[in-house]
Amino acid sequence: MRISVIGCGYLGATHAAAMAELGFEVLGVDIDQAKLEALAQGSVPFFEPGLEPLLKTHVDAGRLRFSTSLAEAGAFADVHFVCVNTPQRAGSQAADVSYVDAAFGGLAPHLREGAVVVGKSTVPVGTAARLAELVAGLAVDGVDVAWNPEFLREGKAVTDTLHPDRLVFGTPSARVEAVLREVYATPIGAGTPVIVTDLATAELVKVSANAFLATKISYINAMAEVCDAVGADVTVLADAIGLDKRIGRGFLNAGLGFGGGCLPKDIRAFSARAGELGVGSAVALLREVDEINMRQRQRVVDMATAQLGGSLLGRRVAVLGAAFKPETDDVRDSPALNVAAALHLKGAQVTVYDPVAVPTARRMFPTLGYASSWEQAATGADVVLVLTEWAELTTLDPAAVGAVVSARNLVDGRNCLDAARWRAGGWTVAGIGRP
Ligand SMILES: NC(=O)c1ccc[n+]([C@@H]2O[C@H](COP(=O)([O-])OP(=O)(O)OC[C@H]3O[C@@H](n4cnc5c(N)ncnc54)[C@H](O)[C@@H]3O)[C@@H](O)[C@H]2O)c1
Ligand SMILES: O=c1ccn([C@@H]2O[C@H](COP(=O)(O)OP(=O)(O)O[C@H]3O[C@H](CO)[C@@H](O)[C@H](O)[C@H]3O)[C@@H](O)[C@H]2O)c(=O)[nH]1
Repeated sequence: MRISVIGCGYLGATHAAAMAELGFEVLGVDIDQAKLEALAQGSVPFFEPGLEPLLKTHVDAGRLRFSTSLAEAGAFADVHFVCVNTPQRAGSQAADVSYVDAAFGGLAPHLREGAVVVGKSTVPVGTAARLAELVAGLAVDGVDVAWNPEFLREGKAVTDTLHPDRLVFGTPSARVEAVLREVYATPIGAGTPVIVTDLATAELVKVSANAFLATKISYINAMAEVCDAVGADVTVLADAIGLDKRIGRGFLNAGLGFGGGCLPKDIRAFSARAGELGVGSAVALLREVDEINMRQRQRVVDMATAQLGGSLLGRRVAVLGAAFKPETDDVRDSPALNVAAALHLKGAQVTVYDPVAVPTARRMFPTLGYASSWEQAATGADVVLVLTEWAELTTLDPAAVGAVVSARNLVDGRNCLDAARWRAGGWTVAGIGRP
């Protein structure tokens, strides 16, 4: 069996390398020539731990190739995974599905009889059925569309792809289910549970899982706001409620909230789609989840402002962390950068440091200052904000940082530092939901 992967970004590049690792011959297709050139040389054009060695092994072995041609993909493969982007539509909460439409529509005329086109992108429910009709109108007979949503996390993409918690197959027939079982024979053999269902349920599993994760984060951030009102500690509260097996401790870290290329846009797209379906009120809570989340960013800006006596004009601010979470250089909807930009707009001289995300951050916010080390960013700072919990930042020595700053003001935007230790070092520390 030969496989093509259409769209070679964070998801697609990982999926292509993982499919080669599972033993298939793989062709990756993208419209971004520069990205393809890097991938074809075994180089990953973004930071994802463990991906580059995997990719390089299979590129060097000739099992994994890249192309810009959907015609080549159609002629080459039996199974095609579509991994193109579905960003938030400009000026709207809804998802932009134009890239998915272009990929399915462009591939369909080139498909061989018996081919299966498997959507992995996160889409509004109903998209797969619409695309199945589109493909049926453009392709030879005997071609099918399936949906196999992806649950990988950036920073853990390789492990999550090769060892997923579960596989979800939205399939129109037993034939397509058998094809997907053959593709994933290795993880299934290792015990990965498989849920076989219809297209709409498969699409919904993905968005409802992300909506649930987002809700958990906003719930704990709401509790953090209450903790702040009474001087209670949200981290202790999270540990205590998390010990209840029905609740679980995962995704209960209060702080700056969720960002990235998935949770924010996915809950908005889900709300928009539910509205179109006439069931908007069923997911009305997601609007509140979004609002609580965005409020945390403003709370952190307010904390830094308060530490400097109410005005940021001309003050020097060190922002440590730019990626939306550690172990990635992804800055899409990054809470850290959002805060940095807001402080800059209030007149502060902001210098940002991140262990890997400075180049991606600079592309998105070219007007901010950037540093190549935490020391450089913190030198002369009136306040230091730790906004992404990279190990390099959570293990900072309060005395070492104290030696270079102008004033010992600290905002711990991820509740990732030992506040008592920093206070003992003469620092004024503000955290989210912590006394
Ligand atoms: N990033 C993740 O962790 C993750 C995890 C699960 C699901 N998803 C979903 O997967 C999809 C892709 O996300 P991503 O983060 O990889 O996006 P991305 O922007 O990193 O990658 C998308 C790629 O698709 C390419 N592309 C666009 N149109 C194309 C076309 N017509 N033909 C060929 N290539 C095309 C782009 O050039 C880009 O390289 C989204 O729907 C996202 O919600 C992402
Ligand atoms: O307790 C927590 C856990 C996470 N976050 C934040 O939530 C965001 C998202 O984190 P995470 O879910 O780990 O990152 P993603 O790589 O965006 O992964 C999510 O989005 C992907 C794309 O849809 C899905 O495949 C994954 O299952 C889903 O976890 C980040 O900004 C984190 O800082 C918190 O604030 N508190």
